[in-house]
Formats: sequence, structure tokens, C-alpha cells
Amino acid sequence: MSHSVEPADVLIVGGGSAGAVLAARLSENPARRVVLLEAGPDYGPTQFPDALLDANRIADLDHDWGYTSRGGRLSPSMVALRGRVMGGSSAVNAGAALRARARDFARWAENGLDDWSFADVLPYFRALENTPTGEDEFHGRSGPMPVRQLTDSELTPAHRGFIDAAVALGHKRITDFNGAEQDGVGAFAVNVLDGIRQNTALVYLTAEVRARPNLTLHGAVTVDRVLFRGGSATGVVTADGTVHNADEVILSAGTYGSAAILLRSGVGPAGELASLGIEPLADLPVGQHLQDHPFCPAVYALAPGRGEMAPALGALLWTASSEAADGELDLNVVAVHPNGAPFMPAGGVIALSTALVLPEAQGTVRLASRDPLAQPLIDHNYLGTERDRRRMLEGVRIARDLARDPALAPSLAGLLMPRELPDGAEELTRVIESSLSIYGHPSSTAPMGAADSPQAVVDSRGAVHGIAALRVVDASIIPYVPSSVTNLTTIMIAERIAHLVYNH
Ligand SMILES: Cc1cc2nc3c(=O)[nH]c(=O)nc-3n(C[C@H](O)[C@H](O)[C@H](O)COP(=O)(O)OP(=O)(O)OC[C@H]3O[C@@H](n4cnc5c(N)ncnc54)[C@H](O)[C@@H]3O)c2cc1C
Repeated sequence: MSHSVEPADVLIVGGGSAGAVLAARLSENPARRVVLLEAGPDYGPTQFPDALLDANRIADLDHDWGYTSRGGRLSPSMVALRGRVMGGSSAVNAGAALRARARDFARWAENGLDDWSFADVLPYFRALENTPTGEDEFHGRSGPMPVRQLTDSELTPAHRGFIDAAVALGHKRITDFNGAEQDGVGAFAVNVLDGIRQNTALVYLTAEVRARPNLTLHGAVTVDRVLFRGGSATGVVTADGTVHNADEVILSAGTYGSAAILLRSGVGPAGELASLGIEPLADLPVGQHLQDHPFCPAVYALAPGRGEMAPALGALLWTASSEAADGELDLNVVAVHPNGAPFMPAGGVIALSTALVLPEAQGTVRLASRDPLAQPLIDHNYLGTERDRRRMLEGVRIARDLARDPALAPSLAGLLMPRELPDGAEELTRVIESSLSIYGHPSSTAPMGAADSPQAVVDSRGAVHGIAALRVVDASIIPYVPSSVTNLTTIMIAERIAHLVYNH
């Protein structure tokens, strides 16, 4: 092992949606030395390649971890996209800027997390955004992250047809999903300005922030594991054997990455670690409660004369299945033009995709080996329960009805993928289970919760139970995946923990 010359007060691993925010906020105190290690390249404030800036290109295989996962019963292997660049998955995502709902946070509270209610988090959602529209009660005007509500005139004819079709089928028109109501159909809010996706490295790690003498950012450094002395973290060792010492370590390597680092460090299910020859330090359920939204795209060719493809996003129908719990909205149907997405057909197309956004099935993230460069074993266990399959079937039928509605049908020239959406429940369920793709919102591999909770890995401030000087702050600490996309909620979590723990 070689030793780093820069001991840090706080060392952050991973510069994604959460890590970039933490680096910026924690280094506001000039007396605190902050070091951030990111496995992917760091392009600085001005050198991001077009593939990452262009909001109409979703995902980029040159900046991806190349992971695959088990999807579900009929999808044994599928891609599991994750950004590998300073900015993380926020640099490759679809740019939908929606918050978790009040009902989502109520569920966290029902399970013992008593200071993450919507009232607790709303000030942080407001403070992180700058948006010119919407009600003041819900919106911030001067935060770092630009959020813009798409207007009807910015949408493509097919997006507009989708909204009209949903209204014709009885759904309410929503003009601001980040306002009081979400139950209905409307255009997305996006963190996109002039066609440029606003990732967290662009927004938070500005030239001014980077000039701080107490902040060091390293790209192209893959962390292997955390080092400990007497139950307290003392730094990390990288895949090439370099040691970085620190008084405190924060893992922000994402839902797959943070879990993998914890497991390699001896924090995880003791039996599982022992079978890999890793000495268990803390017997915690790391990787045992993976949650993500099963996602079934139905891709249609666009009709001649209606081939407009930008913006890629789009419109959303957020609704409840007949089996949703009280106040919950467990289905999304999204209308997106998947320009250049590696998992979608090319050409003039629109995907009307259904997601079950409050799944009950949970999956796992485990290690295949101790090798820090080996991909973890990811099993999403999508649609792993009967109830999940029934609700997904209901959602896909709603999406199919929208495509058949006279308001949308003239924009569509035919179904490309899957080949058909049959009427029978059994046949359609089989098609759904074999057509699953990714919505990209994995969470909960190191959930927040009280020390006596059987699923909790960290406390309500991200501190790993039973270990000193080690936190996890990213999407992996979300206790239950919210019914929304996850980027803004992850940024909010980082902002809130930075404020409550470090900058209070
Ligand atoms: C294709 C796609 C589309 C999406 N679309 C949307 C959307 O439209 N709206 C939305 O809200 N959400 C969307 N999401 C989800 C959202 O982007 C994520 O929930 C969010 O970015 C997660 O943030 P994070 O900080 O947990 O992880 P990440 O942002 O993934 O950050 C983790 C960082 O850690 C680094 N890292 C990992 N392991 C190591 C290691 N060992 N050493 C050093 N560094 C490491 C990674 O390279 C990465 O930069 C999408 C995701 C994807 C992949």
C-alpha cells in the first residue's frame, strides 16, 4: 500500500448526485479539508462531452459501469445503467426533475424514521432549486439546481396527444407535479436548461467551488474498501492500493457502489462475508433490501409528419392501480422519445412505458468476489410477487388504452417493441415479464432506520450503525423507493444531511 499525502477531515467516495453536493456543501467551511474520490473522469466545469450535456440523449455507454443484473423470472439478464463520471448518474439520466411525494415520506415515518416527513424535507427541496414557475409554498427561486416546467408548446405532437388521451380517459390535468397534487397527467419538470442536462458536477462543483484550497477532487480513482481502527473508519484504500487517510469517510458511490464498498469492508451479512473470506466487522443487512421500479416500455413508430423527437421528455401519467394503498400512486406511464438510448430502437419512435413505482418485491446486491473491479451480483427481483404482477398488468393496459385513444393514435404508426400486447391477462403478463427494461431508480441497499430495525444499515443521518466515522449518503439510504424518479430526492438527502450534520 502507498500512502496519500492528503489526509482529509472528510473523505467522500463517489461524485454523483449526492457526492458532488456533499463536496460543495462541506467545503463551504474553509477549516474543513474535503477530498472527493470518483472512479470516472472529472471533466471540470467546462469540458463535459456533448454526449453528457445533451439532455435528449439518455444514458451513455462510455460513462457507464457496464453492469448487468437479473431482472425477474423471464428477464435473467438486463443492463443496469449507472453513470461513471464526476456527476454520476445525474450526468446520464433523463433529466426528469420530480420529487418524492408527501405520501412516500409518510411511509418512511410509518416505519420509524420520524424526522423525514414531507414538512421536514420540503424546505430542502425548495432550497436546492431555482425555478421561475409554480407556487411559492412549494418552490424555490434561488437554489443551485435549475428546474423548468415543460410547457405544452415545448412538447412534441405525440407528447401532447398522450396528455389529451389521458384526459379523455378521465385523468386530471396536472400542471406542476412538484406542487400540491400528483394524481393525473401532465408535462415533466426537468433539470434542463437550453437543452443541457444540469448534472450535479456542473451545478455544484463550479469553477468557484473548485478553487477552494480546502477541496480536492480526484477523478479516475476507484475505491476498494474502507479502512478501520478499533471500529472507527480511518480512510480508504483504492483499487491500486493507495491509502487515503481521513477523520471521517462518507460513501456516496450509489446504490450498487456503496453497498459493494461496505461489503468489501466487512460491513454486511456476516455469513455472506465469511463465505468470501472477508472478516465481518458489523453484521448488517447491506444489499438485502434493494428496491427499484419495474419498467415495461412499449415502443411505437411515429406516424409520417409527426416524427418530432425533441424534447425526449415528455409527459407523465401518475396514477393509482386498483390495489394501491390509501393515498398512494403506484403507477407511472411515461411518454418519452428515447433518442439514442442504448436499450431502445432508433428512428422516429415514442416509448409509452409503464412503471410500478411502489413495488413490494425486493432484490439483493451481493459480491461475486473481493475484487474491487468485479461487478457486484445484482438481482432486482422485478415483479417478484403476484400483487406486483397484477398491478403492472393494470398499468400496461392503461398505456395500451392511451395508445388506442383517438387523441394519440394518429401520432403512432404501429407497435415496434414488444411485437404485441395481447388481450389475455396471462399472455400479456408473460410479454411484460420478458420485456422489462430499466427505469433506473435503484435504492435502499443501506436503508436508514433505527438501530433495532431489522432492515436498517444507517441511522437517520446516514451514520452506519455500530461503526464510528463512517456514513453513507446517497440513494442507497432511502428506506423505501419513492413513487417518483429519484434524482431530486437524492440531492435533497445530501443537502439535508450536509446541513444537519456539518453546517448547522
Ligand atoms: C439511465 C438513467 C436515467 C435516469 N433518469 C432519471 C430521471 O430522469 N430523473 C431522476 O430523478 N432520476 C433518474 N435516474 C436516477 C437518478 O439519476 C439516480 O437516482 C441518482 O443519480 C442516484 O444518485 P447517487 O448519488 O445515489 O448515485 P450516482 O449518481 O450514481 O453516483 C455514484 C457515483 O459514485 C461513483 N462510484 C461508484 N463506485 C465507486 C468506487 N468504488 N470508487 C469511486 N467512485 C465510485 C460512480 O462513478 C458515480 O459517479 C436515472 C438513472 C439512470 C441510470
